[in-house]
Amino acid sequence: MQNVHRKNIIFIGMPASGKSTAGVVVAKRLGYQFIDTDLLIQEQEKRLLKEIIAQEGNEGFLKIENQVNRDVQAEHAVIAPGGSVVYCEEAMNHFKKIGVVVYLKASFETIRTRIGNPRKRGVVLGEGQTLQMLYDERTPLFERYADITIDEDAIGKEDDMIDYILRVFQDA
Ligand SMILES: Nc1ncnc2c1ncn2[C@@H]1O[C@H](COP(=O)(O)OP(=O)(O)O)[C@@H](O)[C@H]1O
Ligand SMILES: O=C(O)C1=C[C@@H](OP(=O)(O)O)[C@@H](O)[C@H](O)C1
Ligand SMILES: [Mg+2]
Repeated sequence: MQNVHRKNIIFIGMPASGKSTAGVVVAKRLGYQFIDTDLLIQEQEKRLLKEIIAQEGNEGFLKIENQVNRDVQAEHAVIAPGGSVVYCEEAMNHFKKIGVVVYLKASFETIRTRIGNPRKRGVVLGEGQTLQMLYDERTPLFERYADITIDEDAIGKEDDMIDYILRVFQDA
């Protein structure tokens, strides 16, 4: 794999796919910085994500999400954006430039079980849109931007997934 050692690792995937929890452990084990861009959004806006979504609507939130992710400057960082970042074209083009994009792919059943009620979690859902519809809408976007895909259901436990990701990057 090219240039992995000076680049960043960016996780994409559905909410609850493990971008934030796996990301922080992978960063620690590689000696990289960890950036959860959802926290940068909250810091900039001085509001919680769910408040931004409620007050600005989905389009308003995505505009902020695009701006914050597009402006991330990092080297040797693991970056965990929110799941909806794949709708943000400028942000995704930026990530493709500054790093290797890793898609944490999990089946719909796995995501549904982990999320429970998506309306409670502050997911960017359209009116009348179900989690299944959202999953089907986003899957081709995740696939389009992914440099590497990690199939969580084939790997199993979270610890095994982290070991698997580390092997991919340590062998690169
Ligand atoms: N491979 C996995 N197996 C089981 N649980 C997982 C796995 N990956 C993540 N989880 C769990 O899913 C939940 C959501 O993870 P989180 O890191 O917040 O996802 P994201 O940032 O992608 O929304 C956490 O409770 C985490 O422990
Ligand atoms: O996928 C989404 O619509 C969202 C996912 C969240 O992040 P995680 O993917 O880290 O849960 C957060 O950015 C926001 O609530 C919207
Ligand atoms: Mg997260």
